[in-house]
Amino acid sequence: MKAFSTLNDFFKEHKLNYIIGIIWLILIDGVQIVVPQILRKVTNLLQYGQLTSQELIKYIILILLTGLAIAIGRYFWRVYIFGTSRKLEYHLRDMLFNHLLTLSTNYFNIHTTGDLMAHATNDINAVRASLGQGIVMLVDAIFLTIMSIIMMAKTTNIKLTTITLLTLPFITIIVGKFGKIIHKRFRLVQEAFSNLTDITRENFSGIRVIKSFVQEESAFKKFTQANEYNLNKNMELVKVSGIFHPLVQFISSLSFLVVIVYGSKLVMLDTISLGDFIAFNNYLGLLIWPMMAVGFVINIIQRGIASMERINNILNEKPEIVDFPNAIPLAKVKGKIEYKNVYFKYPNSQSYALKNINFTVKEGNTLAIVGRTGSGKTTIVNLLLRLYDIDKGSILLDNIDIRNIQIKSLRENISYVPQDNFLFSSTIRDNIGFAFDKEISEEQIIYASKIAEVYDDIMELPDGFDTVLGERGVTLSGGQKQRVAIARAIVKDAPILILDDSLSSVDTQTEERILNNLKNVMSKKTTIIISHRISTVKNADQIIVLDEGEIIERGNHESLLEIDGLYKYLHEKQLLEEKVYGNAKEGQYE
Ligand SMILES: Nc1ncnc2c1ncn2[C@@H]1O[C@H](COP(=O)(O)OP(=O)(O)OP(=O)(O)O)[C@@H](O)[C@H]1O
Repeated sequence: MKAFSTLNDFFKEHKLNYIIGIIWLILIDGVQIVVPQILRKVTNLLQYGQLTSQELIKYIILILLTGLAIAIGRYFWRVYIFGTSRKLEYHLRDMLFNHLLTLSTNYFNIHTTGDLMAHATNDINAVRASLGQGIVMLVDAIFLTIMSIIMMAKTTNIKLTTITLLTLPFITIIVGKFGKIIHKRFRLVQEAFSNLTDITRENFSGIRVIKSFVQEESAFKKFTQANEYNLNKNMELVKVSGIFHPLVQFISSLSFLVVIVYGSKLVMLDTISLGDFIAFNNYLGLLIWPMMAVGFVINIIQRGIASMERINNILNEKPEIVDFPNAIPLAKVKGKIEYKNVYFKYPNSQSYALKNINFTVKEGNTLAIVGRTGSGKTTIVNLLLRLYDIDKGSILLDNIDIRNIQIKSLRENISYVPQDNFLFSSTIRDNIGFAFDKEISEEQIIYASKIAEVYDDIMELPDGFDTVLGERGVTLSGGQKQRVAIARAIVKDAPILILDDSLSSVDTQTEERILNNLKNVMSKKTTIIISHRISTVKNADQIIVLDEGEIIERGNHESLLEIDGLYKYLHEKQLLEEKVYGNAKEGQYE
């Protein structure tokens, strides 16, 4: 139960709703207890021929009123208890999502999206069930049981009550045992179905690859396997729940059998009246549900606690990258960047991704980073953004160690075009204006998309800037995505601009046009350009060449060509490739 203390604030705010809901529930339990009493009266009057039409009307009205009261009461306890548990689900999901947003990049390297989705759905549902259905079952189990048993013993016969009650705990035991098995199998069904969904989604996302490799048959085989697994898991669930319900019914009917055999004997001996007998049967009917509820409630609450503990583990997870106590906010930086003896190892890695990195980029200058794949280029900018913290050395921005700058203001000062050009499934307008909470002006969007050379492409789309991207929208080409991502960074207009391999999917002519357009933008900013292509970086003020995490060459285009090193080799290789293959990138085939 301690696990739920995370929700104390919620309980404080909503306790009145729970209290009102529970009061309604107890009131309805009370009204339900009255119904057998009415039946007892009517039967007794009938048995002794004393039921006048006036009396009959009175009891009919009474039964109607109790039915109405039960219906109204059910509505209210449902709204108050289930409604509050839905609010709790909303609150918890918000809390979890908000907390996940604060966690550092590394957390998402370790935990898969599937895992996080399972916490956000299955675990939260289990917590909601325990604090919704769980509460209802607990209240019913306590009140309906106590009230029914008291009424049975007090108004009918203690001996009959005792004998009948001996069979009822079996229902609780069976529900408890089967509940566990059913839940286990239900989880397997959920897993099998989510696996089937994943396979289906992946097959349709990769339909072009499947078709071009003529792998339809093997894709179908894999799908059928997963589909069959899903069917088997469902069959296992059906079998166990198929036994469960009849078994509970069977035991309940055994209880009724006891009542019929022993109860009718008592009626014949005149120890109890026929009305008592009818009322007793009704109380027994009322008792079946709370007996089942006792079995369910233990499982539901146990599951809720286990899920809450899993959620608490995430909520207790501290972000690795946080503001240092004396970190200061920066308004607008000038843009001088300095790396001093920087060493860095990724959290799960044994070897250094960067070793002894030293460079200075003056305010308004451009630094280019080139190097083979995996040499550490992206890692350099990851560190400037403080997506990871360095192990040794220091990184300074305007002569201040970035660990002494508040992360929010550090990142606000950087316009970043990441390598994967991720775009959200919303409109192009929303994607370009992503850095701002409010909508940006049409002029700003047009200006940025023109600089990024994507304006004409967007205008050809059916809804222009309002074209929706993503699964339910338009799919942009790799080069178009890159250019929308560049426009997004231009609109942000931060003093530092980082382009991480952001022109790799555009042809060299478009690249040249973009770089030309960017000249004006870049003249007022400090820029870091990462690229495999020498054509992208040749105009930079300073170029560093990385190899296996170390700077092996530095200078400008001309001075680097004088050294017989990696830069010159890459340059010559690319010139040769261009001559041989021509310019076979996006643009020519679009
Ligand atoms: N999250 C991570 N955890 C562990 N190792 C990583 C992680 N990200 C990158 N690396 C490793 O760090 C090294 C440098 O990677 P980085 O992405 O900086 O290279 P890069 O020069 O930008 O490569 P590319 O040109 O292919 O983008 C590589 O060996 C890579 O495998």
